[in-house]
Amino acid sequence: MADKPTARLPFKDGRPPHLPCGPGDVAADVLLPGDPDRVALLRDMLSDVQDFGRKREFALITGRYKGQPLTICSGGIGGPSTEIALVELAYLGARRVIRIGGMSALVPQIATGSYLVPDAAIGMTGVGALYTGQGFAAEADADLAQGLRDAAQDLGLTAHRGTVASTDSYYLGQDRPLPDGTEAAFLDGFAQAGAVGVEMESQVVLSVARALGLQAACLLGVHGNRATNDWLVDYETTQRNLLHIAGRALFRQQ
Ligand SMILES: O=P(O)(O)O[C@H]1O[C@H](CO)[C@@H](O)[C@H]1O
Ligand SMILES: O=c1cc[nH]c(=O)[nH]1
Repeated sequence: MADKPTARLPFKDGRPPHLPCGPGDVAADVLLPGDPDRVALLRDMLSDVQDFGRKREFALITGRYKGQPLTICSGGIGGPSTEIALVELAYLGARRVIRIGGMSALVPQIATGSYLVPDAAIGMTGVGALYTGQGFAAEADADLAQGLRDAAQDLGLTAHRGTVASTDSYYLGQDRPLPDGTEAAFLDGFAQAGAVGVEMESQVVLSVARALGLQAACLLGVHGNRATNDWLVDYETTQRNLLHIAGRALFRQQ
C-alpha cells in the first residue's frame, strides 16, 4: 500500500481514513457492535487493553479475552458505516468477525433477553444488495455460527437459530409509526420470507465479509419482540453476555 493517500485508496502510512488505528493494532478476531458506547461497556471484560479512541461512530480497542487477542470495534448504525468498518478491519488484518448487537423478534417464541444466531440474513439493505444482489440471502459461516450456539448453551443461555432480516430503516422500514401516523407493513413480508428477527446490519456484515474472505457470523440479543410488543428496557446484561458467548466460541475452536 502506498504511503501517500490517494483518492482511490486514502490510507496514510497504512492508517485507514475512518478507523482510529493503524497497522498492528487490530487482532485477527474482531467483535463488531453497532454502538461505540458498547465498546466502553465491554472494555473492563478484557485485559491488556489498548484504547485507540474514536473517530465518528468508530471506537476501537484491542486487548485480551481470557488471554487471547481480541479487538472490539463499533460500526455505527446501518450499512454504509458497517461496510467501512469491515473493509478497513480487513485491510488491518481481521480474519474472523462477529457482529454483536440487538434485534427485535418477529415470532412470539423468541423472548426478549434470549439470543439469535442467524444461519443467514435476508432483507433490503443497499450494501447487502450491492455485495450479494437484491433478494439473495447472505449466509453466516456455519462453523462459527454453530460455535456461538454451542457456547451459549454451555453458558446456560438460550440461543435460537433462524434467518434474520436487515433493513436500512428503523422507523418506516420496521413498521413504526411516524409522527403524522403514517405506518408501513414490511415486517409481515420479512416473516413470510422466513425471518424470525429484524435489525439493520447482519445482511451487510455477512455479505461484505463473504466478499472479503472473512469468516463471519452474527450474535443478536433480543431487545424487543414485535409479536408480543415486549421491549427490554435494560439490556446491559444481554450485551455483556454477547462478549462471553462470542469469546467462548472464538477461542474454543482453536
Ligand atoms: O444493537 P445494535 O448493534 O446497535 O443494532 C440495532 O440497534 C440499532 C437501532 O437502534 C441498529 O443498529 C440495529 O441493528
Ligand atoms: O427493534 C429493533 C431492535 C433493535 N434493532 C433494530 O433495528 N430494531
